[in-house]
Amino acid sequence: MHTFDTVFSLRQYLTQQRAAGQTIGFVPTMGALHPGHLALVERARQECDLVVVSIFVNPTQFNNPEDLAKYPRTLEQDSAQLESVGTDVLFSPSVAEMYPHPATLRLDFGDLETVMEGASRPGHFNGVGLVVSKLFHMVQPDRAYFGQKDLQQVAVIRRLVRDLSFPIDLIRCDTIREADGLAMSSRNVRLSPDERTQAPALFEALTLAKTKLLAGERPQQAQVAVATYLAARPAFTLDYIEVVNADTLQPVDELQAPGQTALCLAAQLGPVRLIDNVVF
Ligand SMILES: Nc1ncnc2c1ncn2[C@@H]1O[C@H](COP(=O)(O)OP(=O)(O)OP(=O)(O)O)[C@@H](O)[C@H]1O
Ligand SMILES: CC(C)(CO)[C@@H](O)C(=O)[O-]
Ligand code: BAL
Repeated sequence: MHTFDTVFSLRQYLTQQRAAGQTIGFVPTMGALHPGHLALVERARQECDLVVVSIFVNPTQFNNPEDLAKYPRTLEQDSAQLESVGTDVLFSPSVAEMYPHPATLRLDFGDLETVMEGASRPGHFNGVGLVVSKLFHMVQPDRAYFGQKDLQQVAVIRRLVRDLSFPIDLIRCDTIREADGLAMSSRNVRLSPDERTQAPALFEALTLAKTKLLAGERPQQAQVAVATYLAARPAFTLDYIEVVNADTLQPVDELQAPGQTALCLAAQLGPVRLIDNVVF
């Protein structure tokens, strides 16, 4: 595996590979890797000649300074894991390398950022859009891989690709879960043992609400069911539970076509804000 920490060295290497006809698959991450990330890498490995992974904890997408300061950083272990699944290139730049000048560009994702994560984390998707645009310019991949766990992020990147005409195929990959249903997330390591025991209630609540919707109940009833389920577990503070169209992320008041309804939630559990969703 080649590891680069400067844009110049990354570009130099990838230019040669592209000239030799290699297709490039790209997996952007913030590190602290787990099997959810590795599933994205493995999918890219199957579909592309060269697999590039970036690890960069992007300050411009954090609206909470403590969340940024406490974000887990485990570069050495990450590097070993990436090597073990056949990654070709690891790009792990410093903040100064990525942002030699403070970025002033503002991106507007319209409707997509007035709901859910966009509403709860002001400026978050501007930061994501900015760093992903920069990474796309640096890597120039043929395909880029994102996890369904961050469903709204997938929709934002899809719009970025469309509006800025990036010639990149976006691939949305399924959410990888722990055996008890908890969606894998780098932030899970910050849960106490007791919080970790309670954490699967999020997926349980989503599964319950999905069953209700499929049985003909209204979205509002499904939302109440999730709120009630979590209210019985005082460790959680529910931020939102929304029933939305899986592509537009806008709230809906009825079940959509198969594969087009998404139930999305965010909740605080101890020091960690967790998100999860199901699409059906
Ligand atoms: N459990 C998962 N299953 C599938 N993809 C995932 C999973 N967790 C993260 N990803 C995807 O991996 C990519 C990098 O995500 P990121 O580095 O932010 O990890 P994370 O575990 O989501 O961390 P956190 O939620 O703490 O920010 C994103 O496309 C994200 O959607
Ligand atoms: C896409 C991303 C790497 C941009 O910093 C981040 O938002 C993430 O890890 O999902
Ligand atoms: N996984 C999305 C990145 C973030 O939470 O900032």
